[in-house]
Amino acid sequence: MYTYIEIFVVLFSLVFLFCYSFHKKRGPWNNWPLIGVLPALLKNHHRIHDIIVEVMEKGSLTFVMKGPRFTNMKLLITADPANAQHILSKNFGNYPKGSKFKDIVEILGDGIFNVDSEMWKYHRKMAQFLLSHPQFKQFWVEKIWKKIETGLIPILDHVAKQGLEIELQDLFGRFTFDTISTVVLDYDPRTLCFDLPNFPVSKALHDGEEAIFYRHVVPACVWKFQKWLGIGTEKKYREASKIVDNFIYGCISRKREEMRKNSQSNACKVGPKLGVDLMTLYMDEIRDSGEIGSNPDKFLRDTVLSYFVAGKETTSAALCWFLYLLSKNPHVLAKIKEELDVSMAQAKDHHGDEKIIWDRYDILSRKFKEVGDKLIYFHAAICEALRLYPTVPFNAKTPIKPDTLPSGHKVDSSTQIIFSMYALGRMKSLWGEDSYEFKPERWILETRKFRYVPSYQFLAFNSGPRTCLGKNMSMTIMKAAVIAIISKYHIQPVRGHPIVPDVSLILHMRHGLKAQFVKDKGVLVVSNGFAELVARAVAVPAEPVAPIVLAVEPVEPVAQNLTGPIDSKSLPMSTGPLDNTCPQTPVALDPANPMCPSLGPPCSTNFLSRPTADTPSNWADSFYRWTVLS
Ligand code: HEM
Repeated sequence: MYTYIEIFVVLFSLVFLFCYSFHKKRGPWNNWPLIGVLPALLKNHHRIHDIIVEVMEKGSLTFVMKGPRFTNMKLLITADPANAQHILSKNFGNYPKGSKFKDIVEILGDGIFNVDSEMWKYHRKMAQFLLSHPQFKQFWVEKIWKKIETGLIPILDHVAKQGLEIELQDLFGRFTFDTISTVVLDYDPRTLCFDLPNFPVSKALHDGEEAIFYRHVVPACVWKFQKWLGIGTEKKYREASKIVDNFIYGCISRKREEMRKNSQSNACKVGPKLGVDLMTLYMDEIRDSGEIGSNPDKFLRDTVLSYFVAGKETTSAALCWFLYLLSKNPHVLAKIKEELDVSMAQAKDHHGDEKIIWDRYDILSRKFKEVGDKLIYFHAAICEALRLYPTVPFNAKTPIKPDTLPSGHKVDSSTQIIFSMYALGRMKSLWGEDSYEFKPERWILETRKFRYVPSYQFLAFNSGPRTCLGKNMSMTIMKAAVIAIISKYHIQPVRGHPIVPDVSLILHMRHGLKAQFVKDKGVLVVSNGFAELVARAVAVPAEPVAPIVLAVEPVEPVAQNLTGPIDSKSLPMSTGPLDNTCPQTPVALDPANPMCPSLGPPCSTNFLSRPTADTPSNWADSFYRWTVLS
């Protein structure tokens, strides 16, 4: 906590100085910058991302703030796709990471994130080759599913059974940490288990991230002095580096030992059909390479650490935001489930596997490769979440030579250019008047194909030659985890728990995401007087003998309409005396009633309940959860 206060004080002192000497004739804060902006900033410091959005919506997609005269500093904040394309692609050579960046993220050594020129080209070529290596792909797909089955699901089952609240940001952090560690190092630290143990490396990575953010926002002389004194975040940074080093060098020597034993026993370490972790592939590849310097272990350490930093927090934060958005948008959740059901049915037909009734989770865990790519709406929903909550919210660049941006702004080596990916994803001028709404439909063409949006407009995975290399892997991790979760549970965020984006390198939720999980049998969405019962494809009895009793309770009001065409196969369904004033009252549904076909197998269709004379008027815009009681 102390660190955050420290960061904010420094950040806002800087902003104060910027505003103080802000040029009066430019930018959105022309008048009275000191009193006009500072009070608002101080009052809303926790909303810095949204403030940038607001400023840009009122002015233009780029604005400049000048530092005090003696500093010669210039900060250019932009969410202009033309600027992004120019800097990240067209004039890429003029915008390297540079030595200042390397100093700031020194914990990463000479990994792919830090280096430029020939060293970066070497890293990039190698990473592209190895990340798409078929044996590595086989390895990581299997490991992801294994972690879900043996780590995530048992914990969620337990939480659901006991009716406990759980903090999802922490849980997903553990999930991605174990997963990335396993696929990169072939070592599972098992932080995702029932007693949720503290793992020093996880904390060290978090401290490192915090210190890097701190170094980004204070003048170099300040953090360098702190480093010299060994205090504050710098002290934590130094300790974090040591912990991370011990961990990774330990994994490297373990792997070397394993490979040595394998070669002695003539065992083939990368068997023709076996999957293999990334570090083994790297070790194999760099054995005879002269391009990695004299210390191959240092090269390996910097390389694998970069994968941790690249993949762990980004993916877990994205998962968190996505599930949060789904819990707030049950109609989107319903459509994703429907799409899964269709893919499931197709996969079943394809295999003629009629005797077995798979549920979504079963079939997708076994046939993910076949159906994964067909899930266009699901993919669109994840992109939509990353548009609104890009987990890397900022990117900073400085030109080597003076340049003029497409927006007309002149920049030189004293200009710090900041892309706000957060603002870029929300600009009405780019995404339309409904830019703040979570609408996966905007990513889908009328032909039902995925709509192409240039990467310099959707910057979540960066753009140009330094585009993220882990997009495919992170998408698979997210899809697999989400399928497993939504197929089995209904997620209910804890009421009143504040959800605010944090101001840090990664767009975490400042207070995490507290939620409860209920074993999901279906979701009843009531909107504008129509109730949509989204039945899950569970193995229901073929001949139901007794009435099934549903407990219906309001989950949370949602203000939205059911959009899109109503499924022509939908049938009216009698819901019985649903009592909205006494929501806990169980509702009896009679399976013998032909109006209630959802109880026959396999119930994977959506059913509609049209309002009757008895329908309470306040049904509209409510969202009900139902669970099968008997
Ligand atoms: C939702 C998840 C992810 C997001 C939003 C994301 C986003 C990004 C962004 C914005 C960059 C550019 C960073 C910069 O230039 O400073 C980047 C680079 C990179 N990402 Fe990802 N990433 C994700 C997951 C992953 C995963 C799982 C991996 C692999 C394990 C990965 C590997 C990389 C690598 C190697 C680079 C460096 C590319 C280069 O500099 O040439 N990412 N990512």
